Amino acid sequence: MPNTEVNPCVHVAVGVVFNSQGQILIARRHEGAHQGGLWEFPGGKVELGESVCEALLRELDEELGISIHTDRCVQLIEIQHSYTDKDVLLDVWLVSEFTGEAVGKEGQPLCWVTPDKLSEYQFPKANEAIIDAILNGLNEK
Ligand SMILES: Nc1nc2c([nH]c(=O)n2[C@H]2C[C@H](O)[C@@H](COP(=O)(O)OP(=O)(O)OP(=O)(O)O)O2)c(=O)[nH]1
Ligand SMILES: [Mg+2]
Repeated sequence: MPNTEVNPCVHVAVGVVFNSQGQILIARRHEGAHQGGLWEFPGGKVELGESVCEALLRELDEELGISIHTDRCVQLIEIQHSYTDKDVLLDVWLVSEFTGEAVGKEGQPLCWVTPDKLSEYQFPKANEAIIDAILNGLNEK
C-alpha cells in the first residue's frame, strides 16, 4: 500500500550569524538529534504563539548566549524540505548585529567560518539551498 501519511511540517527559525570579520557561525548538532553529527546554522523550532523573529531571538540566546534585535534581522530565504522522517520549513534570517560572545551553551561545538569554506563542512541536505543563497547574496554585493 502506498504511504499516504503526511509528516507534520516543523517551522524552524534559523540564523546565519556574521561577525565583524565576515565569518559565519556554525554549530555541530548532537549525535542523537535529528540530522545529528552534521553542522547547522543555529536556531530551533518556532513555538506556539511566537513570531519567527521571537523564536530566533530566544533560540540564539538559549543555544549561544547572544542577544539580537529582531528588527535588525533580514530574511534570507525560506526552504521547505522533506527528510524521510520529517518535513521542515527552514525560515532563515541574516544576523549581523548581536551582543555577547557566542558559546555552545548546550555543549555543541561551534566554529566561525568564512563563507567560501562552508562547503568543507557537512550539513543537512536542506542546507544546500541556504549556502547557495548566502554565496549568491555576497556575490551580488
Ligand atoms: N537549527 C537548524 N535546524 C536545521 C538546519 N538544517 C536542518 O535541516 N535543520 C532541521 C533539523 C531539525 O529537524 C530542525 C531544527 O530542530 P532543532 O533541533 O534545531 O530544534 P530546537 O533547537 O528547538 O531543538 P529541541 O529543543 O527540539 O531539541 O530543522 C539548520 O541549519 N539549523
Ligand atoms: Mg536548535
